[in-house]
Amino acid sequence: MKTVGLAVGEPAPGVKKNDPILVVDHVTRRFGGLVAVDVEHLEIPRNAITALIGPNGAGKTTLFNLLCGFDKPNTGTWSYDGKSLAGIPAFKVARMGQVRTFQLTKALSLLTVLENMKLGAPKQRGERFWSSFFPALWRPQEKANEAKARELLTRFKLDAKEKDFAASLSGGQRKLLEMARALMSDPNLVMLDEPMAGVNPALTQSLLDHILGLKEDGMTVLFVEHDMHMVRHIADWVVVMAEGKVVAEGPPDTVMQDQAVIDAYLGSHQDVDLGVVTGRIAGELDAEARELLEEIREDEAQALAEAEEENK
Ligand SMILES: Nc1ncnc2c1ncn2[C@@H]1O[C@H](COP(=O)(O)OP(=O)(O)OP(=O)(O)O)[C@@H](O)[C@H]1O
Repeated sequence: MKTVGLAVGEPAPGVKKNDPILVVDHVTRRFGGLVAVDVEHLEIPRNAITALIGPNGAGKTTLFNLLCGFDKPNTGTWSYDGKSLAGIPAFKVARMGQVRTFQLTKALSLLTVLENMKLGAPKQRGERFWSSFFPALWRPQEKANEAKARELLTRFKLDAKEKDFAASLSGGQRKLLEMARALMSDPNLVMLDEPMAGVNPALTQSLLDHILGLKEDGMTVLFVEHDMHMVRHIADWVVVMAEGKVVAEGPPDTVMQDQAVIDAYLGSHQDVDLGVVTGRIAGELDAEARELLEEIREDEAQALAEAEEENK
């Protein structure tokens, strides 16, 4: 079910949100002479699913890294839940309830699925110097983490694989593990890095359902994705970047009709299906895309009707 009524006023770059969880102001990041990110103002709505899209090199990953403390901007301020995040390292940002998924690196692939999960737990008492001398202090924590890991693995249908090396998982199962691991720290905001990359169609629906499930559980989701089908299908709000700037934002249906979005994609992203991206080019929308568009319109109309009913 789509969430509507997120912005105050008409959708436009930098538009205010009714209840923002992340607020970005004048954030820039340069690499030598290249301005990779130059965002004037951006608000991410709470308890909704926001997609960050844009052509290759638009600055999406760089902005993502800045927001979760993995990189430092040259200028600007940004806050999460009203608290400034400038200068706060990633592990502290995670403790504040904002986590991001990580692609399974080579090293992590050589750990078992359960070990990967345990790495996602917030405080590892056993790792603290003094408490490591007192197993009684960390064993209960270890047990609790393990129980939580198993619960999440069951939810993500990976429980039968807990002893397997992560390297043996399929692309889709890895994505599920990345998501499950992020949930070990009970986050409020989950940032997903290309959740659909390398996922075969058999697992697509399950992944989409899990992402929608995060919203149902009260979390906020922000993700970077190239798969426009997925963006249309599950995003409540879409932010479009090009050349470091936010060039458009709004509900998926509106934003993909926007001239700035069409220009951004026509400029440097020839490989995407423009019919699907813009919904404009007659004859290029395949049957599946048309069906999806219809579904989204119905979802939005229903959500709008319900919101109006509630406001009466
Ligand atoms: N560490 C770095 N050093 C130098 N240039 C960088 C670095 N990281 C990113 N860039 C440059 O910054 C620009 C933005 O890159 P970024 O990876 O954020 O784009 P993106 O929108 O995520 O692209 P893609 O969709 O291809 O992943 C690109 O021109 C890229 O080459």
